[in-house]
Amino acid sequence: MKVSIIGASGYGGLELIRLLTHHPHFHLESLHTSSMAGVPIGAESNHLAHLPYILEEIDPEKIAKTADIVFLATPTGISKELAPSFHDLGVKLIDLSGDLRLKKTGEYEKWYKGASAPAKILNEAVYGLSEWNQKEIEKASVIANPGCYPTATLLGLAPLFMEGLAITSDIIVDAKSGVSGAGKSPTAVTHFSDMNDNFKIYKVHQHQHIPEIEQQLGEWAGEIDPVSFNTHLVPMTRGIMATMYVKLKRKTTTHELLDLYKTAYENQPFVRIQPEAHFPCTKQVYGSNFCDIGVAFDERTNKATIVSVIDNLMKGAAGQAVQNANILIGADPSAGLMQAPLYP
Ligand SMILES: NC(=O)C1=CN([C@@H]2O[C@H](COP(=O)(O)OP(=O)(O)OC[C@H]3O[C@@H](n4cnc5c(N)ncnc54)[C@H](OP(=O)(O)O)[C@@H]3O)[C@@H](O)[C@H]2O)C=CC1
Ligand SMILES: CC(=O)N[C@@H](CCC(=O)OP(=O)(O)O)C(=O)O
Repeated sequence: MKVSIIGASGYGGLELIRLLTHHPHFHLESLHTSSMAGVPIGAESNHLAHLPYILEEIDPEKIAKTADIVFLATPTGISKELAPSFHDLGVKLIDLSGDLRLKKTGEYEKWYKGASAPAKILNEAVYGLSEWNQKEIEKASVIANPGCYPTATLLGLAPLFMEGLAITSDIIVDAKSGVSGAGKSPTAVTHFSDMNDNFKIYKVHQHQHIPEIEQQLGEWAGEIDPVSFNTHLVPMTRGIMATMYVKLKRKTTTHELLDLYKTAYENQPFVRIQPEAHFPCTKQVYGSNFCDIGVAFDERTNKATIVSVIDNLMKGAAGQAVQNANILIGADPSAGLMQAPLYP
């Protein structure tokens, strides 16, 4: 299978290159840019100096002649413009942006402050939460890859929802991310001297991942109340930790909850449930496609505390995108993705 990457010079695109240049089923056919056509990828990104690729312009007709699958690692707002032409040319699409994820009328406009993608492509798009939507992904022609925070959050909450154990009001998600989650372009917020030795809350009550999380929880539970979700920037390069607090319908034990989580993910190679009284940290998934989850029942509040960690660029973006591409072609979802995390 031949694949191409649009937005190859960005953080998500670079991670896709890392995964796809030695993948057992995909041949990386071409890399595309809106601003640097003709530049070798190794000149733009020195860590890829061993690769022969030259960045090429974005010409959907030309790309469609050689690529079976196109990854859009492009900013929100750009993917919705590019997706329809590739789709019309019969290319399968995996979009890393938020453009194709929100289905309910008016939600995209409200949270992303722009016009949503055309209904035709939006209706085609399947939400690519690999572990929970595999059957739909297998048949998809367009995959809306989940956001980084929603991936950590939804994988952490799913077993409680599937079991019908969660009370669907007053859910709290307290999330933190490394700075690479903000992409390659430096800003006043991500500037080293402002970020180093610092810890920041941002987009309070306004994060664009709130409707994405509520949409999926709503699909699992029917109706849910609005979720309290806030995000923080941590002075580290990669990693997301989502700490979640959920009131339960009945008393339980940590042991019982862990059994529920282990059963829910027993056939999923990338979700690793921690032993009792162990909680994951971001470094244990660094550079990998794993999502590690720790769970405890708080007898005093009748709430479950769930801690879910991922690498934002891997399971939160490129890793899950390749997992979805594997599912799309009927391959083992873990093909080319079982590297151990980088440690220390
Ligand atoms: N970083 C993360 O952890 C995550 C990111 N995402 C999403 O993935 C997508 C990519 O993110 P990320 O790689 O971090 O972002 P970056 O900003 O690092 O890279 C985006 C790339 O898109 C290209 N681009 C910019 N403008 C245009 C345009 N008009 N047309 C085509 N290409 C353009 C740029 O490359 P060039 O100038 O060469 O065209 C740029 O390098 C985004 O939608 C983001 O929201 C999702 C989950 C996690
Ligand atoms: C640290 C940081 O800034 N992270 C970004 C995540 C961006 C992202 O994943 O965007 P979409 O999923 O909407 O495409 C943010 O919070 O907006």
